[in-house]
Amino acid sequence: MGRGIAVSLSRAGIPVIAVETEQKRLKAGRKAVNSMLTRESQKRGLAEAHLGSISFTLDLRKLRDTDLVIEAVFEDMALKKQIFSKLSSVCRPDALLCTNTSGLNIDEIASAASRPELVVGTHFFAPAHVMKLLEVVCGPRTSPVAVATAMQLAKRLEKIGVVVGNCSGFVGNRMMRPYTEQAYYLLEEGARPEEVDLVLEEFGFAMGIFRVMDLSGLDVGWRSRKELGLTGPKLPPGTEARSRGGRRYSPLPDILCESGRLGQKTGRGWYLYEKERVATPDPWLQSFLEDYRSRFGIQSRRVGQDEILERCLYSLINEGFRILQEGIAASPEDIDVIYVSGYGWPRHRGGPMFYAWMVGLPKVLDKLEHYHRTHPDIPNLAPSSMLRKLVARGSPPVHQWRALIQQHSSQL
Ligand SMILES: CCCCCCCCCCCCCC(=O)CC(=O)SCCNC(=O)CCNC(=O)[C@H](O)C(C)(C)COP(=O)(O)OP(=O)(O)OC[C@H]1O[C@@H](n2cnc3c(N)ncnc32)[C@H](O)[C@@H]1OP(=O)(O)O
Ligand SMILES: NC(=O)C1=CN([C@@H]2O[C@H](COP(=O)(O)OP(=O)(O)OC[C@H]3O[C@@H](n4cnc5c(N)ncnc54)[C@H](O)[C@@H]3O)[C@@H](O)[C@H]2O)C=CC1
Repeated sequence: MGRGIAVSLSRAGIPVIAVETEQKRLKAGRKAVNSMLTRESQKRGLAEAHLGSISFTLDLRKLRDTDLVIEAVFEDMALKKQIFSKLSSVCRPDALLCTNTSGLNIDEIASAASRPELVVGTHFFAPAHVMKLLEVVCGPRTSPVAVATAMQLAKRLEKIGVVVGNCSGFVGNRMMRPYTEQAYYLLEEGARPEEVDLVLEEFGFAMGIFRVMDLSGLDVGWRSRKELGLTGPKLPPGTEARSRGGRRYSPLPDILCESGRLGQKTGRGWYLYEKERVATPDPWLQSFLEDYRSRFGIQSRRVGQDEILERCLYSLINEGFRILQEGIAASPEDIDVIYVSGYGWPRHRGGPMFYAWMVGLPKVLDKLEHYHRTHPDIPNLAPSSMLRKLVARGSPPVHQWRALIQQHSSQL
């Protein structure tokens, strides 16, 4: 992510100091950034003089005079806190300290900084030099000045900034979690990654969910699940493979990561990448899934296209209603902007919350009830109380939901 972020800043004429830990990574980073910038100037006709300079270093102390730092190290809380503590001693006291976490607690990261009010989440989307969204994550101690500066940065980068509250995954990735989980369960039950992706791409997504995960890197979600104790060393010994706290769990992505399949970056993930970025179905994965199903006694079945679409989309939408209820997003329109500009959601379908209204909220409710009855061990499928409330009030149009939401407490 750091590379794409550096390119976005440079394109806006902002000088950048890129910091890495080892020479090899620094060299690879420099090469990747330079080739992105070359393509950029060819495509947009940008003269080099209009690009902000980028210098590369292994020395964090070079950041001492910067106005703003964007941290983009691995998704690991202990590491992020270590970096924020170091930044506090190196940087100017008024420097804005941003974190590009995918979903870690901003307030806990801020606790390691000497001025937590100047810590703000700036969540970019992959590929960071292309995707238009910037989620600006506001922790309980983040100051209005820090939020306003991050929003101003979004503008300067020609991105769309959306302010969101602090919870695991914020808005976008929190809704992605039930969506990706349904996709794993569909594989367990008999579907193939390319079948799921085809349905989502025919719906209009720029990329199906398995291609998106391969693009982002499967290790991001893996690190997050390890942080949450769902897998890895924090998992209590004797935990059932396919259950966590009585809820259904799929270890499929963990197994892929453990075997080094991290997506595009390792040449294999849910797909095989023999030619850079070209995803081809992998026969290995097909036989791995067959073995997996027989190991756990799962009867494979033909999963229909409607079921794939409904389980993936309605679980994502259902989480959107919970987010509104908790005041993590300011409005349904904000959620829609996040999905259209950050996750390749088809623009002509208006975003997930608008789409839910178009489909008909009673239908979404009915389908969620049906799937929850069929899968009672997946609590995410239980319809949210906000959805029930909207249906009970006659499914008002999206712009009227705000009035109902304001009765709840907002984090923003
Ligand atoms: C606590 C968190 C819990 C999370 C649980 C859920 C886990 C889910 C996993 C998510 C992990 C976390 C990631 C995250 O935080 C948030 C994300 O970033 S999710 C990813 C969001 N991104 C998308 O959904 C991308 C959707 N796709 C698109 O919008 C388009 O397909 C794309 C823009 C990629 C390509 O557009 P297209 O017109 O087809 O291509 P072009 O050929 O014109 O290319 C434009 C530009 O993009 C570069 N590019 C294209 N494909 C790729 C690729 N596969 N990988 C990298 N880059 C790609 C291409 O090179 C061009 O760049 P230039 O430099 O301009 O040449
Ligand atoms: N991959 C994605 O699609 C997205 C990732 N993010 C977030 O961005 C962050 C980085 O993720 P990725 O780019 O996928 O990881 P990555 O593994 O590609 O890159 C992480 C980089 O951080 C460097 N690093 C590690 N420790 C460091 C230190 N002490 N000082 C300087 N550099 C250090 C590593 O050398 C590596 O180059 C994570 O927090 C992730 O959640 C956010 C949005 C999207």
